[in-house]
Amino acid sequence: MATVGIPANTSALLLDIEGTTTPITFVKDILFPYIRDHLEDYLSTHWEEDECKQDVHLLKKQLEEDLRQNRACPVHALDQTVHTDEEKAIREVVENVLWQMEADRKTTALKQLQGHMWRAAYSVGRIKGEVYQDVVPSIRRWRRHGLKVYIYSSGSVEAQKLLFGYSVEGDVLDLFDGHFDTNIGLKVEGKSYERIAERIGCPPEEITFLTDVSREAKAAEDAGVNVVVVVRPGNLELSEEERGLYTLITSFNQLQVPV
Ligand SMILES: CSCCC(=O)C(=O)COP(=O)(O)O
Ligand SMILES: [Mg+2]
Repeated sequence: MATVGIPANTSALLLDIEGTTTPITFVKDILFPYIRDHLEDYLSTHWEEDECKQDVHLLKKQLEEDLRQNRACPVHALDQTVHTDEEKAIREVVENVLWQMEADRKTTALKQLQGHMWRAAYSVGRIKGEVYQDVVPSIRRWRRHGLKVYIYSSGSVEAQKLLFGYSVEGDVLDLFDGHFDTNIGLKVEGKSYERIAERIGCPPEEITFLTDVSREAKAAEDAGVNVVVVVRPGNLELSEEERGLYTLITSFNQLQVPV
């Protein structure tokens, strides 16, 4: 296994989740189906609660934005004679959420609702957050060498904390110095990485970002952040050109701390 040096000026590592710390299959085959299977029930049960009202409000604002941008949102053709207003409103939210999930959108509105729904599943042990075997020991090693470690995922900060707080390795939230989600901006936009650097309190050049997605890698590089692309089983195949552009690893074990 070839080792790769973490750039010498790195003081903070920024980690993606899906495809980097965690198999894509965990998200696609466990987390997302849980939402699809429980969405309508969840909304019916929690509809009158403040948290759910805020989630629905955010989804509606996102829908308004999507309509302004002429995105192809679902068209509602419900028979109002057999539905109460509440049932109709819930059906519309369900349709919108399923449409967003089908398109694998990373809107804050969608991710916030998903995070709230997963909380129940994690807390009763129905779901455990998967992390690749090399992740926890490598992060502990990096931290022993004084590196800070942060998460940046499209999943909400709450969803991130659930995944690592109820993981297959137990509660490993102590591994991280902080969490970022789409509230700081999209992962495919350079500005997001500039904002993260500002929040962490170090220049972008001192951050090394680990991700599986080349569009995210490019955005981070545009902001001056170092990038290592993580190749895990089941990740989206990189093109020949992309493979040539970035430092690639298949395991965190390969990343050596600068001496
Ligand atoms: C934080 S767990 C949920 C994963 C998720 O919803 C997602 O969109 C993953 O995105 P990532 O930025 O981690 O690739
Ligand atoms: Mg990813």
